[in-house]
Amino acid sequence: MSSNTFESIGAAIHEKADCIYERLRTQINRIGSASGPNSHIFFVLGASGDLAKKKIYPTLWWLYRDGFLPEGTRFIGYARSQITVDKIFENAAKYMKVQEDEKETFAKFKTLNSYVAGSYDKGEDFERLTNEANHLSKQESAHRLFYLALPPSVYGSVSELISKHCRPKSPGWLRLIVEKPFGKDLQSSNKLSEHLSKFFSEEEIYRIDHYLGKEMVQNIIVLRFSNQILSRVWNRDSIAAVIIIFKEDIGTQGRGGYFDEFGILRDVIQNHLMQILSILAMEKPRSTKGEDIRNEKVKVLRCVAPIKPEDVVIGQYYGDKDSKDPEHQKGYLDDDGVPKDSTTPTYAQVVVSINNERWAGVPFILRAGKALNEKKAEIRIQFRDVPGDMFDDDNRASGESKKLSRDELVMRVQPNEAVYLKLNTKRPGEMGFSIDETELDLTYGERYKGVKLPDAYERLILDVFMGSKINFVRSDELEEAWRIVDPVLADIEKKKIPVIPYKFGSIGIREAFDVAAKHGYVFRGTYVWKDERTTKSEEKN
Ligand SMILES: NC(=O)C1=CN([C@@H]2O[C@H](COP(=O)(O)OP(=O)(O)OC[C@H]3O[C@@H](n4cnc5c(N)ncnc54)[C@H](OP(=O)(O)O)[C@@H]3O)[C@@H](O)[C@H]2O)C=CC1
Ligand SMILES: O=C1O[C@H](COP(=O)(O)O)[C@@H](O)[C@H](O)[C@H]1O
Repeated sequence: MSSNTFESIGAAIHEKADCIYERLRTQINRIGSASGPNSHIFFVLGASGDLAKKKIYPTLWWLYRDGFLPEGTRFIGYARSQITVDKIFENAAKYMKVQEDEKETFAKFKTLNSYVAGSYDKGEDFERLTNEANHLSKQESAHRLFYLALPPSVYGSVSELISKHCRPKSPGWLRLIVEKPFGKDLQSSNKLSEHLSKFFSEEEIYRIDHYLGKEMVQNIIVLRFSNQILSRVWNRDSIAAVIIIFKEDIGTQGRGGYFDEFGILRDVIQNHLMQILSILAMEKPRSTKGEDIRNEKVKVLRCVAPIKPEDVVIGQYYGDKDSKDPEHQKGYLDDDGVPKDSTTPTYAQVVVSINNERWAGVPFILRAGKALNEKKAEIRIQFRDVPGDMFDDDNRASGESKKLSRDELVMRVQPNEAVYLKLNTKRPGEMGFSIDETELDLTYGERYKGVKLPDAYERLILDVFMGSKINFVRSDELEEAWRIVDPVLADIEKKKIPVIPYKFGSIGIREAFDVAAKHGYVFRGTYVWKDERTTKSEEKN
């Protein structure tokens, strides 16, 4: 295809994206104008905190700037600290990335914000919050969205007080956005769900899992169910193994106090990776409606067998004393708030089996780790070996005695979103049938040049305004996800599973790769394990 053709496709895609944004804006504004100006109030509880400054305020600004919020939406921060809107904006400035030509719009956005200081357990403080909301919007029936950017320890009292003191008058609605972690295990999660259900209908609760807002995670449904070529092979007959990988090249970076109570299984696997698994493995939903999709996700999670201890590998990183980067020299135990004898895993791999007709016998390997050699999240669908490899002799003739490589479909969630299919082709220009492993490559940065991919939080907060629950976690999904990891968590707690040390910056843990191989996943990278398991590697996988 000529570069001109590519450019015109690019322009068409861009136009289409603009069109979609325009439609969204119209839709949003229709919601807004249906109930008049100043009809929505967005509350940030925990406005003084880390999530508020890094994600929530920047996201609200971007949505406002791009015209996605209903007209006249007001924003109220709430926390115990005696701070001001100026202080909140100063803290968030680094993340908001306001451009020179946006300054005027930004100033307008700021005037729509206010802040109330109060406790998390006193009714009168929440009364004051409501008074401020009524005063700002000049109508007691404005719709109210509450974002709980708070430690889980106060979810209980805060949610109760919101329900008792901050409900809008009819016809205004209330939506409560709850951040993870939703509990620490099945029991505490059920307790939290029970508590919330006393004060809110399921309709009102939005349990956020920001991975559901990522472009490539949302693309799984389209790839799976709009391509005959994929839907035909999406089963145990064709697929040998599935691996979902989450890697970070940073440690806990001062969040060790929080992390130590949870560990990587609760922080990433029970939620983000389990959500991806359920979308990858579910049956075709009846429609794209949120409830139909969530029904199928729960159904497949119900077929997941308890994870066996021998299919679990966990580890904890230690500092790389030879690294030039001072951050890499620090191990997990050096992080603030982490007890010196902590055995909390910062790396984990579990192998999940799904006992149903489509997937019996196919391992789903979920692997997550902090302080590794790169930041990456991806899904690899590995297809079965070609039966009766007739090319063997030809490969040998060209001096490359090896098995035919398996086909693999890779969805790279981040960074640099991509979908590529690894397959074998004839090595161009050579005589005979020598094989080249290559890719059909849909790298978004190349194919969709200039198309803006919104941040996950932008999509999800917008979903809440629109009342769409497709990308939020329902209580029964949550319960199933906890049921699956609960026995592993108990084994870890009882120290039944060894915690393997790994060096900051390494590719991972050898034992995890061995377990994956035992289950039939063929590692296709070129990394060779050395005697010292933790050698830093340039290898990518
Ligand atoms: N930070 C992040 O990147 C992410 C966070 N999350 C989740 O979002 C929620 C908020 O996280 P984050 O912003 O990091 O949390 P913070 O620790 O920054 O807490 C938010 C605010 O809550 C108040 N607070 C802190 N500790 C306590 C306490 N022990 N008791 C009562 N109030 C307290 C503080 O406000 P004040 O003292 O002013 O009242 C603080 O500013 C958590 O559930 C977290 O798991 C999820 C994904 C990523
Ligand atoms: O929820 C979490 O996710 C982040 C990683 O998010 P990403 O969008 O940057 O991939 C992780 O660092 C954090 O520990 C966890 O709580």
